[in-house]
Amino acid sequence: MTRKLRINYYVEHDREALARRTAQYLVEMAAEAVDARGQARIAVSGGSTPKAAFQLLADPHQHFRAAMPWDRLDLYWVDERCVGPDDADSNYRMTREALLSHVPLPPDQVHRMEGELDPEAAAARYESELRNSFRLEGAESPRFDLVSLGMGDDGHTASLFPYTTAIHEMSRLVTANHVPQKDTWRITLTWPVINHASSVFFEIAGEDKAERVRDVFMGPRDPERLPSQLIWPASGILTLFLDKAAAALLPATNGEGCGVLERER
Ligand SMILES: O=C(O)[C@H](O)[C@@H](O)[C@H](O)[C@H](O)COP(=O)(O)O
Repeated sequence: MTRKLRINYYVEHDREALARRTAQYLVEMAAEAVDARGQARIAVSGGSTPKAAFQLLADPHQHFRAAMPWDRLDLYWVDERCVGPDDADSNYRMTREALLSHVPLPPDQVHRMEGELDPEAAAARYESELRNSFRLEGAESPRFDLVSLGMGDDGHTASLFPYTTAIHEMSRLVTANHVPQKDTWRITLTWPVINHASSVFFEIAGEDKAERVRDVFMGPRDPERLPSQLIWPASGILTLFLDKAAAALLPATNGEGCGVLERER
């Protein structure tokens, strides 16, 4: 991990603008990866925040859909709930309904986490999927071109929840995680895999998260309590896209604009 981390944050005045900014970034980073390497491998999060950006990507009346290099995109998930693909809680289902059912992304380029399996089996299967699709050898880690993250109001990201075992998993690529706070099991990429990505960004919406955003990105390090602090990309750069969730960040941006935070380990 680099000693210094530069956090570039961009504040949008509402959720629609935040979704547009996120959709634009997904398209730009995918196109950049395809230009550079002929392929874009992106891992997306679930929850509710990403849905609006996915819908913009799928909207034939928007420019995003035509600009995305679907034929060269491989889509992965950062995490999944341990439910089936048609379950209302499934991140895959949310993505299928908001995006996949409306765009020409070839099915064999959609790498779903099999939440319907036993948690350990699902984690092992996804680890194999990563090893095969990235053609990894030995102890190699997959390098995603882009990882998109959200953050819960408890400071979790992916399915790395406070005081859970997945926080300490550093050797596996994918792990099952029991989340007592929600009395559920999750499958998640481990934080070293996320940090190995070429680019990592958070999309965080809602003024109710503003204090937690400040705690995570400006407060003292306490990754057990604030697992989003585990995200420290090897590139030394982290991007945040926020709406009013930025309200407690300094330097203040007066509701729009951008700022920079420097963190040191
Ligand atoms: O499976 C999930 O729920 C996500 O991957 C999770 O990490 C999400 O990003 C945060 O919980 C924020 O969720 P919201 O976007 O719903 O606030």
